[in-house]
Amino acid sequence: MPLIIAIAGASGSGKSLFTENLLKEFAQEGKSVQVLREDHYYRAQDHLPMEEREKNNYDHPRAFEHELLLEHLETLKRGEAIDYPSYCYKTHTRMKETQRLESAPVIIVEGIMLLASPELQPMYNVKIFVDTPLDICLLRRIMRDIAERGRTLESVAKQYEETVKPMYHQFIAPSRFTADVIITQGGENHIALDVLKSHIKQRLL
Ligand SMILES: Nc1ncnc2c1ncn2[C@@H]1O[C@H](COP(=O)(O)OP(=O)(O)O)[C@@H](O)[C@H]1O
Ligand SMILES: O=c1ccn([C@@H]2O[C@H](COP(=O)(O)O)[C@@H](O)[C@H]2O)c(=O)[nH]1
Repeated sequence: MPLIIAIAGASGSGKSLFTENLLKEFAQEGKSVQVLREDHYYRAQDHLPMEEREKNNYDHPRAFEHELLLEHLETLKRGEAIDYPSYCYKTHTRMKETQRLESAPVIIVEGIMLLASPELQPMYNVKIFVDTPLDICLLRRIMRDIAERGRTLESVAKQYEETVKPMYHQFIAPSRFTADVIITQGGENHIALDVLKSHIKQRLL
């Protein structure tokens, strides 16, 4: 049965980079791994005007269609394929295209609310929390959101004050206590990558 690894942490903590690096480690050994991003499960908002979408709280567990994510994890665990959704941060809604994604011996799922949602917890075999100081996360987020997500400095700052920071303290920070492993130094922690790789290899034997 596939092993499901959840990687959670604040926005900008280094989850995606850590996931990419873990993926590279497995690719070098010819191991098949699939990655799911919780962000792809943000709810569709085609029915809302743009001003409404811009005001939404994207840092609350309700913003995600966790029911669909749970169904997809169960399907992958049975060894079956899913139709993986996609999401656009610039228009704040789901895209029409889905991607057929086959199951694999290792499934990595990465996102901010993964450990804060009790209904998803039983699906995970390994729970990881990337723990990075919030000031560093904010600096990274400012740079990334302006460069890649069509945002202005003012909009990033406003959203951070109104939702990102308070929701972090309400949902994400407490969820770190449910983790099996807490990773410091973000996506480039090579010792953590090595330890995790050995653990996963052992469990796959
Ligand atoms: N340890 C690190 N050192 C330097 N830059 C990092 C580190 N971890 C992540 N980054 C960079 O910070 C930004 C946000 O990281 P990312 O992995 O996308 O965060 P998340 O997925 O948690 O939102 C990216 O540009 C990434 O390359
Ligand atoms: O339409 C959207 C959807 C999400 N966000 C923000 O994205 C982050 C989560 O993504 P990371 O890759 O983990 O940073 C979350 O904090 C949301 O605020 C958005 O701004 N707009």
